[in-house]
Amino acid sequence: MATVSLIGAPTDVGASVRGAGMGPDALRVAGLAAALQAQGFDVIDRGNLAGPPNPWQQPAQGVRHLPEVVAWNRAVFEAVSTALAMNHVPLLMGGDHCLAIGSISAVARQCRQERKNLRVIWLDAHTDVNTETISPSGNIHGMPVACLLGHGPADLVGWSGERAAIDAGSLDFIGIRSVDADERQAIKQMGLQVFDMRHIDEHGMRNTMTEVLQDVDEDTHIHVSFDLDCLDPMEAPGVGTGVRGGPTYREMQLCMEMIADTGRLGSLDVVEINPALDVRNRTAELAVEFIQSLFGASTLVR
Ligand SMILES: NC(=[NH2+])NCCC[C@H](N)C(=O)O
Ligand SMILES: [Mn+2]
Ligand SMILES: [Mn+2]
Repeated sequence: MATVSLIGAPTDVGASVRGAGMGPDALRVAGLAAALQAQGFDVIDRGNLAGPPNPWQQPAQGVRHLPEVVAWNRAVFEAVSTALAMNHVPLLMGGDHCLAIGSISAVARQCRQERKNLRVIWLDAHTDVNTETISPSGNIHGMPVACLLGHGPADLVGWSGERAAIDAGSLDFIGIRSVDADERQAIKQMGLQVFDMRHIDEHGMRNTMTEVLQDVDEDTHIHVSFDLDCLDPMEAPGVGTGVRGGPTYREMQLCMEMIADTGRLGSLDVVEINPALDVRNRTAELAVEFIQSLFGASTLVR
């Protein structure tokens, strides 16, 4: 059985609402390590990374807290690289979604070294493909995908060793229902594969995931970037930028189970849990259940 490395990144510097910095402890309190251990995994909790405080400033040149976002992502990049080098499965506990820049850049670099095909599955209400020139908010948690594709503030691009850590063809979005006006253009221009909520309504989660996973083979490394606001806020109220109309509990769980069936999950981000907005830690507990499914828990097979 694999070893899972839990990496806490307690920050909300990329977000519009404060509180996601408490996410790692909410996941610990919800029993994440014990849940994975019960499934037979070795779990190492690396504790929380260190980084600058949130200065809570207005955007400058289209971005908010750029130096702080760079510093946190540098720590994440190092920690994820270290875990991968030891052949562990890194599980990044955010923190807000800006942290995917460091996490996925590290994964992309490792995959290139090992000649693996990286597939990124982005579970989110949002596409997070804004840049400093088009973002309506300046919040960097709305920009990680753009940065990973090679667009965005220079300080946040090129971390994997190539300008673009990933290409459009290796990225699938699931659960999308909130896209800003200029983001829509970007999606078109870059040719991104977006399975929005309408697609899931019309085709169902099963067909959607069959399509997403069709070309996964033994050389594929799947990275899941799980923003808890992907879920309907009725299920997951503890998020800063919730949007109604998301997948149900069962739809989300089927998505996780189908990814697990490939046996190719190699790394994971769990981000945007905001305990300050949650109800009795429900969102973190929900996250733990989905993580268990993603790591292979199922009703009838042990
Ligand atoms: N990771 C997230 N929750 N992102 C929300 C982004 C919201 C909005 N599109 C923005 O760029 O400001
Ligand atoms: Mn989101
Ligand atoms: Mn997101």
